[in-house]
Amino acid sequence: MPEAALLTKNLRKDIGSKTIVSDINLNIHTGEVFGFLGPNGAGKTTTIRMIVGLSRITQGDIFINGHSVRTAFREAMCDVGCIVENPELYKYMSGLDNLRMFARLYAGITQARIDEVVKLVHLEDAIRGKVKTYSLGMRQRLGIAQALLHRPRLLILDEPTNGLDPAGIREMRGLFRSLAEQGTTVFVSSHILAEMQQMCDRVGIIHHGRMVTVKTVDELVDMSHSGGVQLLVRTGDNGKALACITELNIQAGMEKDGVRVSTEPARVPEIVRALVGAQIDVFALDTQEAHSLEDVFIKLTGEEQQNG
Ligand SMILES: Nc1ncnc2c1ncn2[C@@H]1O[C@H](COP(=O)(O)OP(=O)(O)OP(=O)(O)O)[C@@H](O)[C@H]1O
Repeated sequence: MPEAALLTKNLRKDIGSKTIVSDINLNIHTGEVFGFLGPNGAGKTTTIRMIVGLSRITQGDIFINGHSVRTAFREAMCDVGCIVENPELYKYMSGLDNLRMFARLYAGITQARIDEVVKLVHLEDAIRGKVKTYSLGMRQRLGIAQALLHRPRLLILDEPTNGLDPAGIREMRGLFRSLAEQGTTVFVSSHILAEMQQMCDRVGIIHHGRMVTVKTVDELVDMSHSGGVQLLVRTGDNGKALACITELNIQAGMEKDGVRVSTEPARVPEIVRALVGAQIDVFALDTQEAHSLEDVFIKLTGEEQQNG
């Protein structure tokens, strides 16, 4: 078994008499994009702050590439790049000058390395422009470039897609993929399931300060498929179609645009045959997933996810 890029063991944080997170056990594999998902207030930032040493650990430990954050903090941190909350950027300086200034914090970062990270985050065209002219997505990418300067093996990002439009999220996904392919492990938090599904290999769900589950994105998608499909059937005579479908003991209801049907995928041909047999013209059969990933999340946590 290769060494975990990030391992947390029974991690717990109390603030005053309040337990914010407890029993957090994570095992993040080298080279994967791991999503840390949970509604607002679930404890993601608290966990991340402990991982990067911004907050004291109440109980348990964290190992980064085998080094304990408690007993070997410097060794653990030298391989970590992170953005917690917003990236620290000087708006009135160019992206390049921001990187140059940040590079001085580390020994041995060359202009060639700066050029390399600029290329990695696709900011070549904008890097000489002032940061105040950058879009949110460009600022995030500059922040990531900054976090990558010292070639960390583990990149930790707290809600990097906050406020990004779909194009910005796609860019992030591409960036994480190429980093992971080059062996950088990416640990990224979000409260939006669909984003995690697009960007990650595995997702760990946290709720009320405790881990609910860790699953591959494929497993989550499979769960979302279990339980069947919903169809919207548009026909020449929707009233007749509804009667015909309910006769098959299939759950159906009338909608403005057609008949909504909930069933297992295996029964769809039977529905089509019955409608055709009853001489009802079928114009369209639109399939929708019966259970979205949001539903899976609700199933797993037993509570509605609070978005916002
Ligand atoms: N210093 C603090 N004192 C008391 N409670 C706190 C403190 N910091 C965080 N909390 C509480 O701990 C819980 C977890 O907060 P945290 O910021 O870790 O959640 P989160 O999952 O990152 O959510 P968000 O996406 O909103 O940042 C919240 O209920 C928050 O109010």
